Amino acid sequence: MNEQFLARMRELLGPDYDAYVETLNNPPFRGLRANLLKIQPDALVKRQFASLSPSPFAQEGFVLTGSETGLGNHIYHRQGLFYMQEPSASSAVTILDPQPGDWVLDLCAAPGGKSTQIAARIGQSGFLIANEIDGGRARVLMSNLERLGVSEAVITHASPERLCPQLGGWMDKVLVDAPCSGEGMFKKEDRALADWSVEHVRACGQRQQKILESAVFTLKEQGILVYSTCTYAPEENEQVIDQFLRKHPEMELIDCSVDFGRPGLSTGLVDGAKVRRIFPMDQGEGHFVAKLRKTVAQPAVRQRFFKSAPLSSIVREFLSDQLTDLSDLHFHLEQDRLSLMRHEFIQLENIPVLRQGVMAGEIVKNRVEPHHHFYMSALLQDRFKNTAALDENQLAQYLQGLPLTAAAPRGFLCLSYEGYPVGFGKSDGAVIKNKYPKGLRTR
Ligand SMILES: C[S@@+](CC[C@H](N)C(=O)[O-])C[C@H]1O[C@@H](n2cnc3c(N)ncnc32)[C@H](O)[C@@H]1O
Repeated sequence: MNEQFLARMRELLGPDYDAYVETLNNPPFRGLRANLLKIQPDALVKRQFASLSPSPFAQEGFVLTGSETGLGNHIYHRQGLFYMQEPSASSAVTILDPQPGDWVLDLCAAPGGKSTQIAARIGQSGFLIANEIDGGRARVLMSNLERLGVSEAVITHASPERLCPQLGGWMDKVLVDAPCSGEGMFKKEDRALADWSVEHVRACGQRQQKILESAVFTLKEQGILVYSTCTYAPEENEQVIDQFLRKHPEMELIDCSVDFGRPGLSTGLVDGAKVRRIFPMDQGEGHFVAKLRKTVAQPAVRQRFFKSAPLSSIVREFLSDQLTDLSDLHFHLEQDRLSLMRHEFIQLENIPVLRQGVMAGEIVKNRVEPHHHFYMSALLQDRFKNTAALDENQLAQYLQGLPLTAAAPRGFLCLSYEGYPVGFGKSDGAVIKNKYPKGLRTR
């Protein structure tokens, strides 16, 4: 372990330093979160697929108490029933407290641990803008939102400086889960430890200030901003909030109002009792969370929405063949790609959008070729007309990409296992052609 880092921790923790050093010999805390869009926590536990105990950091979270490995390949994971997440990482969204109907911006969103948690809390009446600056990570974010069946979201790939001016005054809640020096990730990520230096900590602090500067404009009056990191350095935590409050008297620091973790440091304008710190002695690898509220009016910038796309007879036929109800849906067509969701599609200027709503399918040569997201979406999961339930053997074949021999109605079918969709296939009446995405198949 880096000696300079340890010296700083000794200064930060005082009498708790020895307890911290002892935790360095323990394996990292592991956890998962039930995806409330698809399943309730008690129903997930009843499936007895892992040793779980309730997490102190989120009502839908669990700490993994056993040594199970490979849960990322478990069928319930593939079905989007849970998301693997270090327990303390769920604390920021608990403090953000998104409610059904909220508009929420997650400005640093990949790989999507917190975005998927927000999406489940706001449900299908709320709307999520999940932004990630890094292209490769943005694609991982997209695949996680797809797996968890999120529909009411737009996934953008832009810098905060470019995106935020277009969202002025629109947001009920904003999460800045900032890129940081990752001192709470040392056990999991060798790179975080290798990259660590005091200079890096300071550079992270400056970048974090800049991100907050962009984020604040997007909040409505009374809107809530949550700032979080997975590092312990005061330069990236309380000091960032102190600097921010000095520049933004319209923002007030409010109490996190949770009973997990411990208070932070009081410094400058920051009352340490209001912010939250989590150390490994508090049952999580490490997080810092601060909660702020905007106290002035913020006129909303004009927002444009796409008109719901008129549907061709081919598309209409496909949709009414597949779904029992379309009445509450908006549709959007872009380059023969059909998307749908309950919200109107937002029109952002010069912002790359990886996905908005559910990717329903692509129009190819006068027919619709459906997309995996269509069958994974929580919004549609109870609306499919043509379905087939797979048994364990069929499931194993399906995950390998093999065709299934089974009598089923002709055409596209939603395939489920133990009551939850896993993907789709195309039946000719006797054989179901496998449409499980190649990148997800088992070998
Ligand atoms: C701590 S991670 C986010 C984790 C995510 N919220 C989750 O729960 O899965 C921080 C993210 O910020 C992104 N990032 C890096 N530099 C950035 C910048 N200047 N502005 C915004 N985001 C940035 C990183 O690519 C990274 O994905």
